[in-house]
Amino acid sequence: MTPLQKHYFGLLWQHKGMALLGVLLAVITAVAGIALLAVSGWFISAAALAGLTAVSAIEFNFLTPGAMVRGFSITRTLGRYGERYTSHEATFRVISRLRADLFRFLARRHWHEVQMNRHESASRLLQDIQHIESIYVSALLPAVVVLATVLGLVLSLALLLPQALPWALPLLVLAVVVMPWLYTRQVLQPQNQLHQLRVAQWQFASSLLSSMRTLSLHQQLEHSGEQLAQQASAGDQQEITTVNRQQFSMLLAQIFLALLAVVVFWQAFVAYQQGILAGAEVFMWLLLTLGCGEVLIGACPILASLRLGLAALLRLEALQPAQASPEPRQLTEGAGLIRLQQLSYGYPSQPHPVFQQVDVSFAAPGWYWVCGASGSGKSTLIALLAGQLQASSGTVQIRSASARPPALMPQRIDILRASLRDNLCLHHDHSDEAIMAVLHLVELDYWTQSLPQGLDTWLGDGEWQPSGGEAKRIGLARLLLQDADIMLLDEPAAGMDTALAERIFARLAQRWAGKLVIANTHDRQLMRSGQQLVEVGRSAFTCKTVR
Ligand SMILES: Nc1ncnc2c1ncn2[C@@H]1O[C@H](COP(=O)(O)OP(=O)(O)OP(=O)(O)O)[C@@H](O)[C@H]1O
Repeated sequence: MTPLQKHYFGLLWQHKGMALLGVLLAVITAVAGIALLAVSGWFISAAALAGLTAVSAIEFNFLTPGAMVRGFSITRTLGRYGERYTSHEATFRVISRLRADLFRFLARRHWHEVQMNRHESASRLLQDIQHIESIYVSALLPAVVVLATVLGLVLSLALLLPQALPWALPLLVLAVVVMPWLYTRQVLQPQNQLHQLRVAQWQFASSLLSSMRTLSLHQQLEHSGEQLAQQASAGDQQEITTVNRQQFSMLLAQIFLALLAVVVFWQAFVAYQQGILAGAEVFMWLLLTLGCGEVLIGACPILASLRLGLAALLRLEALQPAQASPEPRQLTEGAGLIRLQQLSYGYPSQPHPVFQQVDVSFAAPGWYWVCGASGSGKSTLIALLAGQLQASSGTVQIRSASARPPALMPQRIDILRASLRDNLCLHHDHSDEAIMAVLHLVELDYWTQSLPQGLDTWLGDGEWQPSGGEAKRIGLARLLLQDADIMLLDEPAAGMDTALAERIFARLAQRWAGKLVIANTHDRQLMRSGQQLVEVGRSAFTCKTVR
């Protein structure tokens, strides 16, 4: 057993009281349900036989079997409620601990954000956690019930109707071992392919949605739509095939269980003819076997749940261990400073690293303009400093007076479908005066006043849509309101005309004079004398003062 599997079963063991009570009640419920059917079968046929003559009808004891039927049905109902309560309670206790432990476990693993953000990893992770959570309630608990039912049926046959055993045993093996194994293969094997197919389809659909305008400009929208439809129907086809195969295994299991009932009924009838069994007992055996069949048909999904849960635990275990990644980002209190030591970073999908063992320091107060050729790694650097990416090796040491993380203005400003006020006050509420003051600084005050409801105007898709340059200035206003000690800006002036950008950055230079500001740009006109210019390179950065 792997450590994570041990951990899961250890957790279950810690809650063994509730878990075992749930199992016990589930077994009692199943046994009472089967016994209820068997006794009712016997009772109805015995009463019918007794009713054939008036004398035997008067002599027939209705009370004892009637009481037994009532007793079993009460036990079954109480058992079912009790079992639901206890097994849900046990599941809840195990799951709440398990979730916390799993996320702690994952936090210690080496997770590239890129990997985390990929839909495939995230959706697989959630699916795995769900599979792990259902191990107890959908696999272990019903498995014990199935096992108890098989044992009970085999023992009853061995003791009371041994001649049926050679016929019943192979059918039981087929229905409870072979078919669940086949069913599980149909669930597990195509599950991976289907998952990948659906993920690819989802990624294609979302890329189609985000690039709809471009595709329609190039008259490619219809073609891409057809591709998506083809992908979707391939996925549907695969899903239908998988479900059909699963249903076929279930159908076969059901046929074997029906055959089991027929065989037991037939052998009971032979025993009746030999004078071993009374007539009504023949029907008791038929209903008893049918009742067992109802429980045993669950063996197929039970084995599938167990294997899915165990496979999910193995998959989580297989995630890269934490030692591959040293603690890359440290945040402390003190005079503003960012220091990169021996920092390396490469995107998992790229053959060459963007940075290799880079050492550089940025100290407050100071403005650092990060420059370099397109693709040299300026945005990657900002993402590493902001903690959006984690270094492959080396450290990022961050010190700020308030020990607060740096504030980031990303390259693409997302406009929320909310009021302008809510779009600006993402971190704290601010007075209208404070908001208007920062809007004045970024020259959006007149624009705001021209909006139909001023600060209460709704922005975003289908509402008032700011232009590219206005969105950038909304991003700057957000940063001004956030007022952190360290500011990180990725292409903050892109989309603004040069004169406007120069005016705004002259004001910002005064406003943020005491802070540490690191900004990417291609526009050297924004730089003011005394500020620093950092040229990024793969293994070394050069830093000089702007004159
Ligand atoms: N998510 C990603 N996955 C793989 N490679 C990436 C990813 N993001 C960026 N890259 C690659 O990393 C390198 C650095 O990219 P980055 O965006 O940091 O450059 P940049 O200097 O900001 O470029 P630009 O000035 O054009 O904005 C480029 O070669 C780019 O293709």
